[in-house]
Amino acid sequence: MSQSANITWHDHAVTKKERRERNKHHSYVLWFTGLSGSGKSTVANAVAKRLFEEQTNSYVLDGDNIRFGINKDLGFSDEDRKENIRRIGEVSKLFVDSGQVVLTAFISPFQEDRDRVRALLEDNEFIEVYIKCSIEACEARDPKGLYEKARKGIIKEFTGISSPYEEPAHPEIIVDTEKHSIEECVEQIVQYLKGKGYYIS
Ligand SMILES: Nc1ncnc2c1ncn2[C@@H]1O[C@H](COP(=O)(O)OS(=O)(=O)O)[C@@H](OP(=O)(O)O)[C@H]1O
Ligand SMILES: Nc1ncnc2c1ncn2[C@@H]1O[C@H](COP(=O)(O)OP(=O)(O)O)[C@@H](O)[C@H]1O
Repeated sequence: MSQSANITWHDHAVTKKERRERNKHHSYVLWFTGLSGSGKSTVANAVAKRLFEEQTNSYVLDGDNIRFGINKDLGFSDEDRKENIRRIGEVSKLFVDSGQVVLTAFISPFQEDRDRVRALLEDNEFIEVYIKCSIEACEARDPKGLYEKARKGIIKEFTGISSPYEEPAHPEIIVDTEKHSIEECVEQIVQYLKGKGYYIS
């Protein structure tokens, strides 16, 4: 429910359909979810590079451009994570409307929040990608040293340790970064996109 009264939705002079036709590709969200260190950013950026090389207009949303900017007022309580994902969902919808592919790399630990973003979009505009990696493997990687700090209690409410992570119930794609190389993970996603007609090169 909006807090603002007397607001009017403006239709755009250029439609989403026209933007897609100009771009020569569909616009949609590749929503990566998984534990910290599972490989969301690595795989999302590698897929974005591949799309860029294939003339697809895409953009990666991750902590760097969201938690340092639009969401810098939010922390890691369940409520703040929910609001984080809600705002990212709304921003993603704008990207889709602008005719671009958006790749989001957030833990997004709650099924309900991911489903709410799905519901904002049309059926063929949301692809949930579960970046699967066990907590043991993520902790062994510990690329930012955060698991060590979480185990020592220096970081509170850390996903997988002191805050929950709900595995996706119905993801379109499951990518296992323990079993497959980065290149294989990218190829799996590209093959999915090609198979479903998302990928036009
Ligand atoms: N308490 C706690 N729990 C989890 N993660 C933490 C925490 N504190 C800081 N970080 C760092 O913030 C990144 C997760 O932010 P997200 O916006 O993706 O989280 S969420 O979707 O709102 O749950 C996460 O980035 P990734 O490692 O890329 O997942 C961490 O680097
Ligand atoms: N198959 C793989 N896919 C993605 N990352 C991998 C893979 N194998 C090893 N890694 C490593 O795991 C780490 C994942 O870190 P990152 O992409 O920042 O994860 P996240 O964004 O989920 O926190 C990186 O150091 C990356 O090189």
